[in-house]
Parts: sequence; structure tokens; C-alpha cells
Amino acid sequence: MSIDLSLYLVTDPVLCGERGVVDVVREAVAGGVGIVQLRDKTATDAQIVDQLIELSDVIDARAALVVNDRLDAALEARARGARVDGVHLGQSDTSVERARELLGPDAIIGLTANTAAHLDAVRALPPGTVDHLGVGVIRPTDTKPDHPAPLGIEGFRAFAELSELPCVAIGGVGIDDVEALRDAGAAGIAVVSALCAADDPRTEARAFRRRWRGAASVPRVLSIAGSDPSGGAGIQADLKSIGANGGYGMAAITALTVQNTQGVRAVHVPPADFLRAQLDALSVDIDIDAVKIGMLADAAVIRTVTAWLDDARPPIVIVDPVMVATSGDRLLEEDAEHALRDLLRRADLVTPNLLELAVLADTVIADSWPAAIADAERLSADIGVAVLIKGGHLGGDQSPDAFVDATTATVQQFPGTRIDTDATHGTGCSLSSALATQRALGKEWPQAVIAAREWLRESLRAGAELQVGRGHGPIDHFAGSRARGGIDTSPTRDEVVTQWWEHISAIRADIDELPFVRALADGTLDRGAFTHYLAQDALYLSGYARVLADAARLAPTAKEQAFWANSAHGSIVGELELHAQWLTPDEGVSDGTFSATPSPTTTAYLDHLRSSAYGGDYAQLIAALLPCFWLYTDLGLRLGEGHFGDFARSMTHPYASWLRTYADESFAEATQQAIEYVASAAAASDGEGRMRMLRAFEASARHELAFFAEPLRHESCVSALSRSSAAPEAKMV
Ligand SMILES: Cc1ncc(COP(=O)(O)OP(=O)(O)O)c(N)n1
Ligand SMILES: Cc1ncsc1CCOP(=O)(O)O
Ligand SMILES: [Mg+2]
Repeated sequence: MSIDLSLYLVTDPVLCGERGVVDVVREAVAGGVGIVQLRDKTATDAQIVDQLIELSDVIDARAALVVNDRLDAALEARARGARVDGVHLGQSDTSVERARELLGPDAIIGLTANTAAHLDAVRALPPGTVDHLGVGVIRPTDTKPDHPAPLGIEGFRAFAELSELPCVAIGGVGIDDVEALRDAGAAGIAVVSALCAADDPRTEARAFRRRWRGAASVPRVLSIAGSDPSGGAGIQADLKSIGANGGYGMAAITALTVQNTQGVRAVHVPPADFLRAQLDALSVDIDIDAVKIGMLADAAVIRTVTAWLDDARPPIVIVDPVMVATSGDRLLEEDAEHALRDLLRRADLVTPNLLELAVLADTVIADSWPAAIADAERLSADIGVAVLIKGGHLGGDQSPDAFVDATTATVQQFPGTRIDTDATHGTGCSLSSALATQRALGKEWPQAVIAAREWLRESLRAGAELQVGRGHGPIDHFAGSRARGGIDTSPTRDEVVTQWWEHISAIRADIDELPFVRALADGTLDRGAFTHYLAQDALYLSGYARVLADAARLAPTAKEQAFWANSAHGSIVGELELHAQWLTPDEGVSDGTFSATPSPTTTAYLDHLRSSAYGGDYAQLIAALLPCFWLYTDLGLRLGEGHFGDFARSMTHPYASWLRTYADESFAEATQQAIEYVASAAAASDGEGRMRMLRAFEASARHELAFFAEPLRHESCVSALSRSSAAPEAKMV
């Protein structure tokens, strides 16, 4: 066995606490510790021997086992059948030469060293006496009260540069030191309290391993699913999806299908033991960062996977509860549903389509999006796991998804227009493995969903071009990376524009349907509602201008600064003049000042903009400012194009001159410029920053919708109020 020194656990019975050393070692080894040192200063030799025997059993050759100081105990435990790989000795412990002589040439012998004299002494030993050095302390630590003077990371670097042997850094080392010590030449890091005192040593060990591998490391994602020889679904799709999303894909096959793009012709399920052997072979050898589970065929397979999950406890588990193929073929025996429910409870996310949701939530197939969300909430509450519900089977021109987590009362919707294509084979498999990969890359759920959906939509759009098969063809998993000449998960500026506009498509559709917008367009809008709207708009613009000025203040270039400052000027001066033409002092403007009271809707919108400015994040602020430009320009353009009928062009339209301002050419140019600044900032930002920008943008779009909806709501309240004062028995509704 080659020794992996990268994460070295030294045990401490006190720090391990009530759960005990054996439990901590079991968990830490499952989390990826490569070498364990039993260190117990108070135990007798006989107790050390017993512990070594027990640990050797628990570790089961998945990591090296050495003992601190006690050469005799190591020999005795070996004599009693334990697998003890070696010892760690200090400068004043038994001599390393003696240890080598008694333990043999294959034993692992570590020696403490931290001075130039120690290095000279090691050089004087016969070659092969010592395998590695324990070098420290890096920082003061209470775990070893008699520790030598701390070296610090630079002292460690200087020492490691002089050493011919691998150096393991020890003493006061925490997870945030991992990269610095690795870069300073450490062959590994040895920790006591960081793992022994951790709440969850397995998770903590994984975190150390991940940091050691580096932030840019490629996540290892395992698909447990059936094989689709046509390559569009099952493990074949999963592996492509994992690769396209930036992961390293692995696959354990649950079942073989005879299948093409037209349907499933036969299924062969190999023995469940063979599946378990595949899974064990992976988990004993590889740090698995995420698991996606797809077709499970029957109850025996499900139970096998459930038992393996309980043993291996991978950090991220996504279950796509494949029951019926898109072609209508059953892929899970009906009697297996009970076992499946048990498995779902072990997942972090379940991704059913509407048919699967109906089976799992024990209800009829949802025929509307709100009904689907309600079913998903029930399922999530029942299994205690988040659900990503996919609206693709609902029909219509929208294809929304929603992330629903009843445990945190979260319902996050992801709107999207339907992509008109027949190449949908394997969409569910591909999305769930993309999600597993994005999550393993470190994204939180909403960001992972956004990234996986963006990738899927691009792959769906390109699928038909592949021209694979006569039935439902596959999506083109590598369309995006092929177009960009390599895998790149950051969108370009143009992609940001397309994706963000599509992201608010449902909000835009709602704006178009508003009675206020319809009546404004056809000229039937009540004058009271119109003037109420104008008065609120005037108030809004005065606040908006101030926030534009904040954007000017934060802008990174003089050009951008001038742009936002000009927009602030245009907004306050131009719009003021215009409003003054339309509004009498009674209606909201007198002597150039706004006299109306801001409605709660106006206040909420301005509060959102001000809080975006307050954080000082320029990119987020301009994203929040953008919908006001973009949605008005778009509305103006479509009004001009007759999208809402030909009314706006009619000479008798009472608001025609007002509506023409929406389509003003210089405003359209300013909008284009604003879009470019925002899209460039988003493309240059990292995933987190882009997510913050998108949230601010989406929130403003929602405020725009509320702003357009409010005048008629207000008017109906006003008329209800006047009715109620005329007729005391009438109630406001
Ligand atoms: C990996 C590793 N490095 C150094 C030590 C310290 O050993 P030693 O100097 O013998 O001190 P004690 O641990 O015996 O107190 C170590 N144990 N492991
Ligand atoms: C055994 C040992 N040898 C040098 S420092 C040390 C203890 C390190 O413990 P911790 O990781 O809790 O600082
Ligand atoms: Mg010692």
C-alpha cells in the first residue's frame, strides 16, 4: 500500500470524548484520512495493544495504522494478528534504528524533527531508516503542552526545503492552513483537535481533503443508474452531463436496458450483490463528492443502494426517482415504491417529474403549476428532503421548475419558456447529474439549479441538430462547451442578456396581462388611475434619480460614471417636465415639487433600490436599476409595433403622447448601454456575484410588475371607499 500522508489523524482520548477513539477513527477514515496514529499517553501497554487490535479491525486496511512511542505494543499487536503498519517516534523515544530492525523494511517509521541538527542526524542514519518527518509545532497548541517553539508556516517552509524526507506539518493546524502548508512543501498535515473534537469527523475530514486537493479541483460525481445503449439517457447521459458541467464522472450500473430513442425493449437486472461490489470498490478507493441516483429497477436494487448510502454516506445525494421513461415504459417495478420512499429520505434533493410526483405524493397528476408546487411541498414535508419539481409535462409555452423545501419553508421558482423540440430523451437524467456536479463544485442550491438549468436549456436547444434516432432524440450535452471551444461555466455577456431576459419571462408575461397595461394601451384607462400612476411615477423617478447618482458614485470608469449621472439627470429633469404637463397641483405636482404621498408599492420599490445601493456593490446596484430601463423600453417598442392592438397609433388615443415617450429613441439607446454595462459586470463576476446581481434584477422586475398593477387596485379601493361612505352598509372588499 502506498501511504497517503496528506491527512494524518493523531488520536487523543480526551478530545474524542464520549464517542470514543474508535468511532472517531471510523468516521475520519470514511472521510478520507490516509494514516492514523494511536496516541495515548496514559494507557498501559496492554490497553494500547487492545486498542490497536480494535482499530486495525475498524480501519480494515483503508488507511495506515501507526502507534505513538510504543514500539513494544506495536510488536505485540502484530503478534496477535493486528495490522499495525509502524510507529511514530520522537527525539527522546526509542531509536528509529531499533524500530526499523524490529518492524522490518516495509514498516512505516515517522520521526519528529524541527531543527537543522535533527536533519543532520537523519542524514547520518542508514538509508531507509526513517520514512517521513513530523515537523512542528506550526502554532502553539494545548494538545501538546510540552511542545517546542512554534515554527510558523515560513519556518516550516524553510525546514521542508532542507529536508530530503517528506515532511508532515503538525501542531495547531486548522483547516484554513491547508493550502498554505501544502504550498510550503508539506507532504501532509497531521491534526489532533481539528478531527478528534469535530462535531462530525467524517465531514470535517472530507473538507480537509477537498482543501488539500485545491479549490479548482474537479469534483468526483458518481451515477448509480441504468444503462441506455443509445447514449441519451441513463449512465451514458449522466457521464456526459457530469463531464459537461465540469466534473469527473463515475458510474455503477443498476440495470441494462435494451433501448433506443423510440422506447425500451427489455431490461436485465444483474444480481444486487454485484452492484454492491461495484459501489464498495469505488467508496473504499475514491473520495466521492456527490452521487446521483437514477433507475433502480426493483426493490432489491433499491435496498442495496440504501444500505451502501448508509455505510459510505456520500456528502451530496440527488435522487431522480425514475419510474417511467418518457416513452411511457415502466422502469421501476410497482412493488418497489415503498423501498424507494425509504431511499428518498437519505437524499439531499429529489427531482421528480409530474408523473413521478403524483405517485410519490399519492395523488393525481397535477394539472396546474400551483397544484404541482403544493404536491411537491407535501412530498418534501413527508420525506424531509428538498424537492426540485419540473413543470415540463404541464404543456403550454412555459416550462418552469421550482425548488421546494418544506423543512425551511422555501419555494424558489425558476421560470422559463418552453423550448420547442422533440429531442428530450434523457432530460431528467441529465438535469439531475448536472445538479449533482454543480452542487459538488461548491454552489448552494439556488445557484446550482440556475447553472444546471442554463446548461440544460442550451443542450436542449441544440439537441435536434444532432439528428440521433427516429424517436425522441437526445439533448446535445456538449453543445455549450463545443460552441465555446472548451468547458467554461461562466456565461458570456450575450448569454447573460439572453438568460436574464428569459429568467424574468413569466414576470414580463404577467405585466402584459395586467388590466392597467391593457387599458393604458387601448386608451380605456380611467383618468383617475392614470393620474395616480403618474403621480407615483414622478415620486418614484425622483428616488430613482438619487439611486442612479449612487451608481455614478460607485462606477469603476469615468464613462460609466458619466452614463449613470446623465441618466439621473434625464430621469429627474425630463420626467419632471413631462409629469408637470400631465399633472395638475391637485394630482401630484405643484411648483415642480411632488405633493402626492408615496404608495406602499412605490416605497417598497425605492427601498429595494436604496438597499442595493447601500451595500456598495456596484454590480448588484446596476442590476437592480436595469428593469426600469429595460421593461419600459420593451413595452414602448411593442406598443409601437401594435403588439397590444393599433390603439396607440390612433389620433384619438388619450394617452398616445405619453406612450410615445416609452419608445423614445434616446431612451432606447440608454437602455442598450445600461444592458451592456450590467451584462459585462455579470460576465466578469464570479458565480456568487452573478447570483446576487440576478436576485437584485429579478426583485426589481417584480417591483415593476407591482407598480403597474397598483393604480387599478388603488382606484378600486378609492371607488369602494366612496361607495362605502355613500352607503354605510357596503363593505370594502
Ligand atoms: C506526525 C507526528 N509528528 C510529531 C509528533 C510528536 O511526537 P513526539 O515528539 O514524540 O511527541 P509525542 O507525540 O510523543 O508527545 C507526533 N506524535 N506525530
Ligand atoms: C502530537 C503533537 N506533536 C506535536 S504538536 C502535537 C499535537 C497537535 O495537536 P493539535 O492538532 O490539536 O494542535
Ligand atoms: Mg513521542
